[in-house]
Amino acid sequence: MALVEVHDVSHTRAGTRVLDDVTLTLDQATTAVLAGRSGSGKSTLCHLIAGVMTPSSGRVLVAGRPAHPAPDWAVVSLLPQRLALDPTLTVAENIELPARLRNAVPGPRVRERSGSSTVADAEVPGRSGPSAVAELDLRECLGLAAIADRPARDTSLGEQQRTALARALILSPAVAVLDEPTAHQDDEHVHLVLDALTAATTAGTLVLVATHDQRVIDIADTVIRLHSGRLESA
Ligand SMILES: Nc1ncnc2c1ncn2[C@@H]1O[C@H](COP(=O)(O)OP(=O)(O)OP(=O)(O)O)[C@@H](O)[C@H]1O
Repeated sequence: MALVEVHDVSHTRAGTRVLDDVTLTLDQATTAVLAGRSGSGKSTLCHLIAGVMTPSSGRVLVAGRPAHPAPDWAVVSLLPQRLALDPTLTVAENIELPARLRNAVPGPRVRERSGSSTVADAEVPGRSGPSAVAELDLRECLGLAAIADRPARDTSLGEQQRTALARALILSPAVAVLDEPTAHQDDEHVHLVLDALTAATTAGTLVLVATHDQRVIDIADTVIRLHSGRLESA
């Protein structure tokens, strides 16, 4: 089963066509990068795949179902560029939010998913149970353990971005759509983010990253390039 299918998608914003006849398929749990200049349409395509917007024309499917309305974050999660944390909740509470919303809160230490489990044999949409990145505590992996009990509003922008990344990965989704996940990170923390992306892919998530960051492009299995809303190559 294809994890992400974008069929003949065009999208117009404020009278301007920002995506033009985009078609792509991603059918494995790999790290895929959506690259392109500022304004090329990366975030728009991320939002369409994460199901928070609908295209002006064409179809977007995730795990074989329409992407919109946005399904459970165990199917497709989103790290938006503007993060969208709840500033009043702690870092830990923000990370746990997707699990709380589906009444299944994993403990702070997560269990490894059974080795052969993939999206093809899991319940789709909605993977079975609140699994997470194999044997990783996302708080520790992303350098958030020491600030887990602090309100998100009292943390740095880089910490907030890593919190939003952990929130996107906590349910070990079939597809994680990550918009510029290294934008606010220094070199040391970029490596933590790259390790988390690799671990998520290894654990069975298709990680789709919109980025300009060559360090992310360097670890990608697939690079999709957008130029003025059109696909250059897949
Ligand atoms: N809310 C909006 N209303 C109208 N036009 C928008 C809106 N958001 C984005 N656009 C336009 O859509 C086009 C694509 O924007 P998008 O944010 O998808 O690009 P991007 O490749 O993600 O850019 P960046 O790398 O700077 O984040 C741009 O021309 C932008 O000006």
